[in-house]
Amino acid sequence: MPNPVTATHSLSPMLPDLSNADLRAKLQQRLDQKTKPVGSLGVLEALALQIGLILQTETPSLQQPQLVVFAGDHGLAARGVSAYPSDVTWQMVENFLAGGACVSVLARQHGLALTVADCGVRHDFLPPDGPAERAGLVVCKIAPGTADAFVEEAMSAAQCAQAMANGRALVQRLPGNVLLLGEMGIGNTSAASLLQARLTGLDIAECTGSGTGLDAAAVARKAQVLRAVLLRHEAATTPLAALQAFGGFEMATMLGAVLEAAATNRVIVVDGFITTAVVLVAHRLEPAVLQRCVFSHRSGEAGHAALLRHLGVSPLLDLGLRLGEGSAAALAWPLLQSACVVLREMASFASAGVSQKASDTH
Ligand SMILES: O=C(O)c1ccc[n+]([C@@H]2O[C@H](COP(=O)([O-])O)[C@@H](O)[C@H]2O)c1
Ligand SMILES: Cc1cc2nc[nH]c2cc1C
Repeated sequence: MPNPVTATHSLSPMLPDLSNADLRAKLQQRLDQKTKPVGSLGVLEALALQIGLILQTETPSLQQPQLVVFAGDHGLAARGVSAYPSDVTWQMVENFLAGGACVSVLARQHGLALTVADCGVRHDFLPPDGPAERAGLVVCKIAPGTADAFVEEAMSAAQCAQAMANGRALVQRLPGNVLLLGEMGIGNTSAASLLQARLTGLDIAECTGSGTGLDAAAVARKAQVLRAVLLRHEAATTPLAALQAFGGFEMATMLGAVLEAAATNRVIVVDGFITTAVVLVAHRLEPAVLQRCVFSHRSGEAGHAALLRHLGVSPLLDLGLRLGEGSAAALAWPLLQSACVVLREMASFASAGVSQKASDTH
């Protein structure tokens, strides 16, 4: 029987490389001709160039931005690896839907459409006696929480494949050309740390942090638990085997969404530690995914800085946030808009009649 995970995703990368030298040169020239000293908009210029390449135009415009919070529970959470109980996952989903969470208010502030995907929360958001659907909620639940990775694989190959397919289908239904990533899942910093350690070779102690707020002693115990989990799944060395062994349903669904967003030339705005761990898996499957990703921030979660370094990427913000749920992606959003507006609307030296740098006119 074919392995359902590998069967739904070709292991040979399919995504075209974005290094279109001609468009890159045109974008760079356009930026250099704007009425400003060359390079003076720093990182914003690099961002404008990247978005132009992703959207394949010299005048990029971001349309109908979609922030999706992928939610799921983790069996490993029963091992005391989080400062909060698993019930917080469903309670926060209700908070997202009610509009009171941080990501809800930031999405509202910035005009981002917010969708919560129940990928595997231990709660029924659509009970049989209630409404058949709820605004802002997509139910693509694989199971009520993953299995405990301390004793078995977090998910089966079939569950992992189904979650990835759900993520792809979800993005196919979304309008617009930008996907902003968010997640919610008590215990999911453990899953992200395990993926980081296994796929980068870093020691688990360097990948383990306080998550929702463990103290130093509890972080040390968390690292011990995670070390045992790594040993238990010593054979899980490929990206998808590692995801199956350690990941959450929200992470597998997000992986499918990221691959689909990349395949449909959308800009992907990455949030914090957990979303970056998913991008690490996506990058291993399709290296060119990375060119489509904008990294919103460096999370305060231990491990994130090393993970970003491993991927060779620089985030836009460094505000000491460690909330997740898409909060940093939402905060970075106006920078992406500004990068586009600079490319589209700023006058050039010629159009505004401003003199160029002396050396450029000789
Ligand atoms: O994204 C981050 O950088 C981040 C860092 C620390 C915590 N979180 C959030 O906190 C939850 C996971 O933390 P924990 O301690 O339960 O593993 C999950 O809901 C994440 O959204 C997120
Ligand atoms: C309250 C709370 C809110 C969150 N949002 C994302 N992860 C979270 C974890 C907790 C504990």
